[in-house]
Amino acid sequence: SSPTAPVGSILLLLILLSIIIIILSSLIAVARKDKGQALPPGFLCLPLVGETLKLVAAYKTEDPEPFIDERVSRHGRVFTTHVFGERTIFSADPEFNRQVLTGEGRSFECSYPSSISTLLGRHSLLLMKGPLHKRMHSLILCRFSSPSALRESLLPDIDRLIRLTLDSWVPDGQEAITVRLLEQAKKITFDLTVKQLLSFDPGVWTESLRREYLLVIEGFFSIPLALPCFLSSSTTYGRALRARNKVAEALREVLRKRRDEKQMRDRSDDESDQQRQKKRDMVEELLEAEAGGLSEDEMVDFILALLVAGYETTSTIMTLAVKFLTENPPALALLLEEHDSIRAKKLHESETLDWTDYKSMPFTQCVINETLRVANIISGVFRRAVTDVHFKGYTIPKGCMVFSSFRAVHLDQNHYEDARTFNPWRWQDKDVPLQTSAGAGIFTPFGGGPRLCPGYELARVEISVFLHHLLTRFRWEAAEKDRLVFFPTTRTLKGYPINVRHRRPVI
Ligand code: HEM
Repeated sequence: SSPTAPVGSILLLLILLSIIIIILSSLIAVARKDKGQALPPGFLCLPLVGETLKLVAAYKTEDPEPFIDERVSRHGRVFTTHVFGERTIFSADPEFNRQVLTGEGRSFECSYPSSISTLLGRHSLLLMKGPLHKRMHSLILCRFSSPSALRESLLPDIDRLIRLTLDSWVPDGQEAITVRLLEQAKKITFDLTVKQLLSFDPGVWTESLRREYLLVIEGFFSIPLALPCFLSSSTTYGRALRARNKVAEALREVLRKRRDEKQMRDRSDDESDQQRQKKRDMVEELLEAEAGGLSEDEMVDFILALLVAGYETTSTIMTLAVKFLTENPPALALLLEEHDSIRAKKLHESETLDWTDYKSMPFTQCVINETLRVANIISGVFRRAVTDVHFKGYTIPKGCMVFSSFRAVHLDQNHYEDARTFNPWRWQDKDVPLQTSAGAGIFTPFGGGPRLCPGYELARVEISVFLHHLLTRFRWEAAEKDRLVFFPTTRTLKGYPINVRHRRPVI
């Protein structure tokens, strides 16, 4: 045998020994740090990898629940694990989740991986803190989830833009076509958000902005390597950073142009200004806030993150609602009845939906709740403890990462009967606190506390209007088998391709 073989084995042994020593010393360090503080029970394992690989493997399947079920039955609903390079307290407990959400800013702070925070920008609402966060959060809440804003300015555009996309689906003379529903839903939600924020209708500009956005979003789940410029375009993160800069520049240009227009208007004392006040978009609101000290960088980050926040979330729920309905014919039939009766009251096909119509869709709300419950794209939120936090005899030390899992609570048999089955009827005759931080905290698809999703009602309206036009105009069936996965986000692998055909001729 070769004389280098024993040398190789000794080297390998030495490397293995060093790894074991590093791991042991880290474990001892962790144990020392925790001495005197009773952490929730759980798994203290390899500090580098921890349970990340197991978690990722579970969430890449259609049924990730056993990962959590096993740990909950072994350790209880609040347990310690080690994921994504850090010791993390995992909570499947509604009471603890509520404590985390409502303790924002006092005992907990939101925390995102550096790839996400760099790409969103440090002034985005998701990373803002303190009084500025409070002010900007209520600005969005007021613009996007108040009944008056939705009724008067948002709903008509939502109705029009959703029709515009659906109109392009089955061209004249063609019986049926195949569309990837997730892709179409994403186009719809992006166009809607651009309209709501910047007042632009869909066109070449919005489409090229969307292409850059896709690159930014891909970068969220990549490794943020700082490479030299000439190498950076070869990595997902580098491409995302470049796309982010392009989007920021495009938004900066819009802001400058609108600022100039505003100044001209202010000088000319235009009579129609009152009219314009009624139809103010987000840019106009921000330009007002600029006078109060908001910088251009803050405005750019703010708009950039808003475009991300409502895009993937709403389009995924639209797609999954259709998937679950397709797999549940009785629910589909009941929903169709609800929407046909709304359409029957209209004089012609092109008549838009109004607020009264939206308010007469009770079963639609059941379908949306149930879709959010069984497959929300936001399966939970990461937070960092900013003080020592006590819960049921345990101490979560300052600085420790916490993951409040909404999904684990939503799929817990103790809170919902037959919890793992899609059953929209379970919501009938239930007075669900829709913004959901209230109550027992067992239904929190939009989070809660100071960071409650400010687009929660806008999202519901968009999904309802989309379902209305899809159901009343088309018939469809799944074009191929598609699989749901939950990592890195909740989605179907193929974007849910469906064969669609007109239900009746459009008048
Ligand atoms: C079905 C659709 C949606 C779901 C499930 C959803 C869910 C959520 C959740 C769970 C949070 C809380 C995150 C946290 O606590 O860290 C959140 C925050 C947020 N959402 Fe939504 N969202 C949806 C649609 C929208 C829409 C349409 C908008 C557009 C305005 C929006 C804008 C935001 C913003 C700006 C935040 C950050 C709030 C803050 O940090 O103060 N979301 N969303």
